[in-house]
Amino acid sequence: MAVARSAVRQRLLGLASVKAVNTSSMSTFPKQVKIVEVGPRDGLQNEKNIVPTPVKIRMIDMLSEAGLPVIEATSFVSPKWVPQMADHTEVLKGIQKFPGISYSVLTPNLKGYQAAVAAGAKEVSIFGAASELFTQKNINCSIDESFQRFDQILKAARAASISVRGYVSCVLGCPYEGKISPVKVAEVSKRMYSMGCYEISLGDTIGVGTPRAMKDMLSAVMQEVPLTALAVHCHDTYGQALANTLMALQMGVSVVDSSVAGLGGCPYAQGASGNLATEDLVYMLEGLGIHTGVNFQKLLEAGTFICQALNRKTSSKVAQATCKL
Ligand SMILES: CC(C)(COP(=O)([O-])OP(=O)([O-])OC[C@H]1O[C@@H](n2cnc3c(N)ncnc32)[C@H](O)[C@@H]1OP(=O)([O-])[O-])[C@@H](O)C(=O)NCCC(=O)NCCSC(=O)C[C@@](C)(O)CC(=O)[O-]
Repeated sequence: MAVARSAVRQRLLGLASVKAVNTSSMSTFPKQVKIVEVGPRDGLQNEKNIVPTPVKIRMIDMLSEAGLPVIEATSFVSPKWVPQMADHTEVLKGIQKFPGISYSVLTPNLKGYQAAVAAGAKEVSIFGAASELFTQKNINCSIDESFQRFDQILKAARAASISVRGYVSCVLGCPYEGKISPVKVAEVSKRMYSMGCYEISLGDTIGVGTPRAMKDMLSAVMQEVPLTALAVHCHDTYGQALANTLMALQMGVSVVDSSVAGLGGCPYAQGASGNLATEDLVYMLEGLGIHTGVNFQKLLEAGTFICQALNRKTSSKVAQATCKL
């Protein structure tokens, strides 16, 4: 009996010490996290069948009702390259614009930027990569050439008071080059930030990273770009997206990209699967006591809506558990 009691005590002591470790590491978490919802763009750009424009508009309106502060609505890329986004103008003009919500769009070049602004965009995102080969495959130019295009966009945007966000893809691995050095990621991120992007989103495009790799990469990037200007964008190909995001949060990152129902993938990145599901992210953040401002029930409804429209199962574990989809 005494032995059993002592074993229980040992376990309790063990639990107490685990709790102590958790509490100290939690103290580094940001109090509030801004979620950038990329489902309507990253989630739908990869769909085989063209998603009807009214479905995209309803999806975005439902995400707005859920209170996501930034919703990436579409991309002004070449319709020959990404036919799914060919209705960008109709989508951007058709959605309800909720006060306080930013409806950002991707723009690869000046042509896309000008079309986006003509359609009413107030925020655009440029997208580059820390990999030469991926840059070629995705936007048909070298990293240096991509920066010449970005420079044109940044100059025009500055004159028109349009906010510009920057994406760096392949930060934890490239489908064509393999391992990518954190130093290279830091260099490209610094270049984008220095040219005027207010935020740099670091994309694990093919979802190969682990928390250790995330830590190493972020440590390098944080030397060059202020922490407050960094976001993470994790795909879940190897089931690491939530763990990698948690590592980034522990390191003080307070902006996270995610996609409702875990939709996502890049047509020019072999092996890229869905993003971190917004439902799973919100569930974890709320559990950590971190404020998101998102209405969880309405978020679940948006996920259910788009999954039914696409006739697919949600990739969100939380939605699977709560909605029985
Ligand atoms: C960048 C280009 C356009 C270069 O493509 P290009 O073929 O080299 O372009 P070009 O300048 O030689 O022009 C060729 C034709 O495209 C037209 N064109 C040229 N630009 C535009 C435009 N903006 N909008 C509409 N049309 C355009 C242009 O007018 C011309 O038309 P044509 O005379 O043959 O009829 C092309 O490579 C492209 O559109 N790529 C986009 C690829 C893409 O969207 N990938 C997915 C997004 S990135 C991603 O998912 C990763 C991310 C962001 O989520 C983060 C992560 O996970 O890591």
